[in-house]
Amino acid sequence: MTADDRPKGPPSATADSAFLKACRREPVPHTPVWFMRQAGRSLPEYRKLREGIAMLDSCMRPDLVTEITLQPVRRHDVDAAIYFSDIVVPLKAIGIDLDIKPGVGPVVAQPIRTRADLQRLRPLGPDDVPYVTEAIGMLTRELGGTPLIGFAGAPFTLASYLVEGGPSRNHEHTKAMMYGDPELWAELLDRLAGITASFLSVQIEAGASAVQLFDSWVGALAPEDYRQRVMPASVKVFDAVADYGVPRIHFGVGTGELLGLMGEAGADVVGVDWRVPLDEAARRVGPGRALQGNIDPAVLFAPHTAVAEQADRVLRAAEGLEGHIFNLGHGVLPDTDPEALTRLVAHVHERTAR
Ligand SMILES: Cc1c2[nH]c(c1CCC(=O)O)Cc1[nH]c(c(CCC(=O)O)c1C)Cc1[nH]c(c(CCC(=O)O)c1C)Cc1[nH]c(c(C)c1CCC(=O)O)C2
Repeated sequence: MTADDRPKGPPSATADSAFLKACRREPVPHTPVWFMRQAGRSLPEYRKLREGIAMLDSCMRPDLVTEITLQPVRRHDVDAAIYFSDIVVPLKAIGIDLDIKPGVGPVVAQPIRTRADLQRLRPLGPDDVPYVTEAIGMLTRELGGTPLIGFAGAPFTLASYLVEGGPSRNHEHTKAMMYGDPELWAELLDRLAGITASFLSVQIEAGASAVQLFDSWVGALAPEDYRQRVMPASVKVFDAVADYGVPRIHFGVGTGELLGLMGEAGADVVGVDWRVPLDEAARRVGPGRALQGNIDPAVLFAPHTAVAEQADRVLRAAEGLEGHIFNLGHGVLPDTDPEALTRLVAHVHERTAR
């Protein structure tokens, strides 16, 4: 078979998975479950593998990426894998001098603050990230029918790291640019949208069967500012990958007031943190989109009976939804007992088996 007659889209076992069905709002055999940050420090097998290897170095090694991505799938029986990487990997790939400091997060050597600084944000192509294509090829072979979710950071969240130079509570420099020099801000976001769109396209072309855009810190914005100053860039990202036909998930934290707009930006699935019950989130998002979420990650530190109770509360709120993917309201906290996650997956599968 030549490349041209190969069937388009994921193989049928993957296409028929509960996860992709829920994304498409089709009936499912059980509610699919995966966890943001399911790979990582909560797993002893991850900590062992990462010993002595810097985070960003591990992201550039297809053998490690493949093994780390598979670890939570083997252990927890989750319904999807998420590609092991980080939101700053495409920025590193185009030559931005940055590092991920343990216990801190991404730190940028020279923050982007002026028009001249923008020149450092050149477009990204597949040749900048050969390890992504290689790792995803290996992964899709290993995963069989389990779908692989690709991901990228959204323009606002990436801009925040670049402009602040690192993690920030108040996003002062970012907002100073957004309000003080709207033209420079718009150009920064537009460049980041191009980089993000290319990075997602590379992942989809290599075999990712869904993508998630993480706009983790966008909840810091009022709806009108989001609509005018950020949403156009996120729309550009979603539009750029629309023709692939893979589900597009859009997630942020503290986004209760933004959920409708985040759906409108072009998402097929809207991720919801734990602050808004899913039935209320569905009213805010409107029809035609699935929802993902939303148990509080800190609940996993309570005994299993309490975790199960909270999971049931999420499932009850999700009863009337067109499509529901069970997840946490944000990433797995590093000190979470992995056994609690395994039991939660089993509980949701059992409760929702149809
Ligand atoms: C904001 C953000 C980042 N990175 C990411 C986001 C968006 C998701 C979110 O809101 O949580 C995305 C991300 N980063 C990582 C993944 C792995 C895939 C998965 O979900 O399993 C994903 C999806 C690996 C990682 N990314 C990082 C780790 C920890 C580093 C390590 O294990 O040494 C992992 C496993 C580092 C990182 N990178 C970032 C932070 C805040 C940190 C944590 C710093 C720390 O507490 O040490 C930036």
